[in-house]
Amino acid sequence: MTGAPHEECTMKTVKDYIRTIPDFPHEGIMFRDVTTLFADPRGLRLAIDQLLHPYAGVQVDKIVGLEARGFILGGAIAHQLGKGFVPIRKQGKLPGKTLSQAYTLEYGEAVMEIHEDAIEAGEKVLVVDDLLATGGTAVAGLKLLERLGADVIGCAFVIDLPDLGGRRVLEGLDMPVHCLCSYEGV
Ligand SMILES: O=P(O)(O)OC[C@H]1O[C@H](OP(=O)(O)OP(=O)(O)O)[C@H](O)[C@@H]1O
Ligand SMILES: Nc1ncnc2[nH]cnc12
Repeated sequence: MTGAPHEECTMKTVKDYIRTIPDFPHEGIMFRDVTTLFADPRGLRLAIDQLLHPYAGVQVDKIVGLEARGFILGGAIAHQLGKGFVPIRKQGKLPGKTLSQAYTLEYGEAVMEIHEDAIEAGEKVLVVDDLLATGGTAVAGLKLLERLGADVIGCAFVIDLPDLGGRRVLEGLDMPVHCLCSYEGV
């Protein structure tokens, strides 16, 4: 490589496909927007391949996706592994009998729900979402899965915001965490 413009490296990373929108949904929040990653076929494939990488050869029975962007990633991963997909949704969206769990996140409070018959005790599940910030969403999901007796083998995210501490919280629960990229600051 001589550094000449025509020799520019074209290998993009997952992070290269993510855009940042300042002050969304509130002033001071740097919103890490994965719609640009999902919209690009190479970006989407790269993200799915990299999310799956640590789980090659590992037994997984179901993929659990956290609303909303975890549904897109989790659905693609479940399809790739030939496994079923289970959604954890915001309150009031699931039609069957549910378990509920309240939680706080970077910019608010909410309640997550899962169908009580979605997972059998002892099933091995992988939890997927686009982004780990405070960890409130993921911990709420883990509490729901624990109540169902699921065996959670790990949590996979595209983005980690380390300054918000979610990774430390999950690792403090002895939960293996896999993230593809991170953004310092908030
Ligand atoms: O680690 P936390 O502090 O809990 O934050 C992470 C969560 O926040 C975002 O979702 P959001 O709650 O904005 O909901 P949406 O995906 O339905 O828009 C993101 O997709 C994660 O699910
Ligand atoms: N900064 C952020 N960007 C995108 N989604 C988020 N969820 C919580 N914090 C977020």
